Amino acid sequence: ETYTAMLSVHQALATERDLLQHLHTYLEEETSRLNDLQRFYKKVEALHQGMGSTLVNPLSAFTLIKRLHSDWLNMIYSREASENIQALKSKYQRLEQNLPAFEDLEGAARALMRLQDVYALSVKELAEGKFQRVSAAPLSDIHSPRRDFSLSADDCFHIGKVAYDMEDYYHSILWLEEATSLFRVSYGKWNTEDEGSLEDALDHLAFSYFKAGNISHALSLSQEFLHYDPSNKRVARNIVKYEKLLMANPEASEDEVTLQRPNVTHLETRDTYENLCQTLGAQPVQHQSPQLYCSYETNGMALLVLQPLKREIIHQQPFIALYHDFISDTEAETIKSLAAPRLQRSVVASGEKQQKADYRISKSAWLKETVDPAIAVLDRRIEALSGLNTRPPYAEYLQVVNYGLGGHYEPHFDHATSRKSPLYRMKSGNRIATLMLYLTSVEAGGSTAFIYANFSIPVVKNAALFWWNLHRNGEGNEDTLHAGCPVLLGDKWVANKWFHEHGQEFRRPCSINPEE
Ligand SMILES: O=C(O)CCC(=O)C(=O)O
Ligand SMILES: [Fe+2]
Repeated sequence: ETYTAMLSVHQALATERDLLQHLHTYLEEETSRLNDLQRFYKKVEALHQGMGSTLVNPLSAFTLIKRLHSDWLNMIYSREASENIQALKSKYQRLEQNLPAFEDLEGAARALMRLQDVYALSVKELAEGKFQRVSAAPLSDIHSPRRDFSLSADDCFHIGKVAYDMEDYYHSILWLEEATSLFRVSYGKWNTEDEGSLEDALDHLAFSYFKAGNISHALSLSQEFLHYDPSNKRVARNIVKYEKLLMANPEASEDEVTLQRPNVTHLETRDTYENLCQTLGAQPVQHQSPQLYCSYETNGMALLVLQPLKREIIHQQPFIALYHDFISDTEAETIKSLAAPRLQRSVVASGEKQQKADYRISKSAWLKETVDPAIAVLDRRIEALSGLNTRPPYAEYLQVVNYGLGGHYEPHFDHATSRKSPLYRMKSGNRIATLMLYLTSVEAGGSTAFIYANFSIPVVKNAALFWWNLHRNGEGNEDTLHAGCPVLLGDKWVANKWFHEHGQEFRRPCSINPEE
């Protein structure tokens, strides 16, 4: 899978660099072949200048006969062209296993639709490479990338087609509208690499409108289609059908059908979640609370005396604190490079099993303490921060996560909410607390949002976020529902340390007070 981790996207770039190199070689070889053809052409052409008089020369007559007998044959039947293209094709085939599959294209297209939805981005602006909100007037830039990057008509067509094939006509309409208007501008200019055309876009767009209940749009787009391709019987039949429908129900042409975003059932908290993501971790401070402050902490630990923790209390109930500069740049790099070769598509608990899910788009790797001394050193520091036991099975190995294209983790609990959860396989109870390290910074998006606690934190490189998932009585704290917002721009890496209940009995004593 290419789209589920930025690291894999980087690897895809290397594959394309190889392809570029192969195409370059091919072009050089073909150019030299064409140059040779030119040379032959010019040579014979020059001989033809004043040929009538030179033919009396038997040498010249001989070469004419030789040319017509074999030189032309050799030129025209030269196998060089096919050898060149064959070499290019076999180099391509050797790379084929590294090429993204259709599910990658689909995943990448859905990532763009996700960014469009969560950050309320305008498709038109997005296609022009601008990240701008749809409704806020005047359009406010969420982010201006350093380099302009725009999408072609065919790019938009592909995205629309992915939505269309999923019967998601809300997105197919928006993207195919964009594709159609771009194709109209460039009509008549066909690129070999393109798959779609104005006709294809009109056809899919008309059907999308029909499915969305907008018959008059479906009709006018089909009429436009027929203008370009008058012999298409299927579209001609559709036109008759749409006309009949409109005749039977004339009001239908008046109705402006408002498009609804498809309902994703697991996102009951969608509005809050998206709002928290959109504010990019910068909510207006509602009240200056004296309980939220910054301090240096040593927790009475010798390890922290020379370098105390820089703690920022973000929230009191549930208690959530951000520890700035908890790791160094070098440590972050070490953790990433240890994880890189071990990354696998992230899974989520589903019943008694673990499986892939669209609501978590990332790859992750588990790093044991024994993998590298740096991990053991980090574990000691994590122990000093939390006062908790990090030895397995009282804590899980470090889980390193690299988000993919529009990578996210929709609202979830880190602790198990059912006794059947695979989290109990370690036989050390539920996940009592989480420590999450931000290993990179991102250019935009990717905040960590706490839905019920109603705040989000931007990605702060090298910082560690700590919170208790369980109350002291062992019950899950519902207010810890949280999410990793989609990454809008950048490469987000985090690492999770999950502590379990067992082994912490003396470090975090139980209480029967449900408030604690
Ligand atoms: O990436 C984030 O901001 C949140 C990650 C998270 O919640 C998790 O991995 O469990
Ligand atoms: Fe989480």
